[in-house]
Amino acid sequence: MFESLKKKFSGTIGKISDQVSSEEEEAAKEKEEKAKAALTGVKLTEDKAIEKTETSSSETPGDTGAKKELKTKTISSGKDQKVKDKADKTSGKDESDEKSPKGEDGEKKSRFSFFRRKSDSKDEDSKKTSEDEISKDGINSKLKTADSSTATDVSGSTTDSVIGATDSEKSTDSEKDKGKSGKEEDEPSGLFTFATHKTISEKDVDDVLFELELALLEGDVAMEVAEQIVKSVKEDLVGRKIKRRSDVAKFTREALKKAISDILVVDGPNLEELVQNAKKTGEPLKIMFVGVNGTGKTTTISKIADHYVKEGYSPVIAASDTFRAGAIEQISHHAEKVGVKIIRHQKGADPAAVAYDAVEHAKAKKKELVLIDTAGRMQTNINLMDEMKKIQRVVKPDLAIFVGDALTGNDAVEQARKFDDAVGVDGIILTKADADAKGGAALSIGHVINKPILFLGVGQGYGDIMEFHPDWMVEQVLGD
Ligand SMILES: Nc1nc2c(ncn2[C@@H]2O[C@H](COP(=O)(O)OP(=O)(O)OP(=O)(O)O)[C@@H](O)[C@H]2O)c(=O)[nH]1
Repeated sequence: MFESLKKKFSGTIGKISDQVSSEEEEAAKEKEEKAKAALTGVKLTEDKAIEKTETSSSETPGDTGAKKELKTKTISSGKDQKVKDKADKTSGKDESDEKSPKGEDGEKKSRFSFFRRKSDSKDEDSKKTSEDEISKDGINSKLKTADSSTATDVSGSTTDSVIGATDSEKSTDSEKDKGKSGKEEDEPSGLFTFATHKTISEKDVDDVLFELELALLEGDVAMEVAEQIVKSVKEDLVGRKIKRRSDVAKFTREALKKAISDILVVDGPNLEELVQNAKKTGEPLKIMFVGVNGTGKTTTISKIADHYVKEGYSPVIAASDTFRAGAIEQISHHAEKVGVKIIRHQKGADPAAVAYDAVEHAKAKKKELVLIDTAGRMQTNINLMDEMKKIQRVVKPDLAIFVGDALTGNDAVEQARKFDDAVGVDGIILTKADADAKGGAALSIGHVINKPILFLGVGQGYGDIMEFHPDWMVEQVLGD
């Protein structure tokens, strides 16, 4: 029963879990890469620091002060890397420029690649001069940071891309980065991030819920019901904080359960109470069964009669389908089988008169329940719909129950709407649910006409009927 609906929902749960996880994995990967990049930055900083130490130790204060101030920047973090990239753009130098050798010593060259000059030719000269002097004087450079706008090299030219950060800032950045990367080294990536950070976003659910909506529509779920389920699930999930992967499935399942339960729970009459009350008052409960041809009305009335006989009541059946050939014989046969009284007239008689006689019989014999069969009719057949209204006027049934065939899906929902408009339906019995894989009608019908499903027909035997409980259906389609 409802296997297809169950599949759709479990597919949705799986897809949302996958979607959230894959997004998260990507984020974790990106984070990991950033962490690696930061680590590389830290390494460069350390190299630079070593160089700085070496430089300082070989520096002669007098030489340095007199000759030049080389503005340098140690790239120590992702943040600095961004600034560096920006600086590269500004200076018009590309990576290859940076990587090209600028001096005799390879290592020195690569380290000097962090120097920036405003004018390539002028700066190259300046740098050459600087480096020459450095080698001549045995001085590497005076590693000094300064604001780029005021920094000048030895020849007096202004450097425009010296990345402004003080030594203390550099070391702080570097410390931060070390701390950050150190932390990430300690943490398991991916799942840990998932465990601490993930909040479900619209992006995580939109596509999957759109797919679900289409699948529900294909499965004969009424449009308004499909829309409401999707809306409710989305509202429930988006913004939820997720601690672990399994939470996604759990929350999605809960969200679907809530959405479906809200759809299925519809206020309506309590048959059991009404019958008990009829017993107390001696005034029979009159139920009229309506629906189109062949949905299983006759069989269903027999099942209900059998059910209440077993509960200790004495129902009476009114054979008010005087229209269809063989209908009176058919219901008489069932009545005999389940052991209840039937009131019948000949074919073509007034259905309202048959119903009236059945009610009089029930009153006279103190029977609690009158079950009125009616001819199956298309909801579009005005004459037959009017005939049904006549029964209503004459016997004033307490309840009108719509009997619909679950296998007809959306048609059953539309029929219910029309019968509700015509006579005011109080409750629904869905037949052939045993053969219904789609579940569209079961999910939609009560919500669409705002009347509850009271029973499900689940086979051809008299005992094949069950009271309908929304919780049961929710379990059917979303149980583990
Ligand atoms: N599998 C299954 N078959 C059912 C169920 N209810 C009724 N049927 C079958 O559906 C067929 C039609 O049932 P009827 O009770 O004759 O239908 P009806 O609505 O009275 O037909 P009309 O008198 O033309 O209105 C019969 O073969 C029933 O056995 C059910 O819950 N499950």
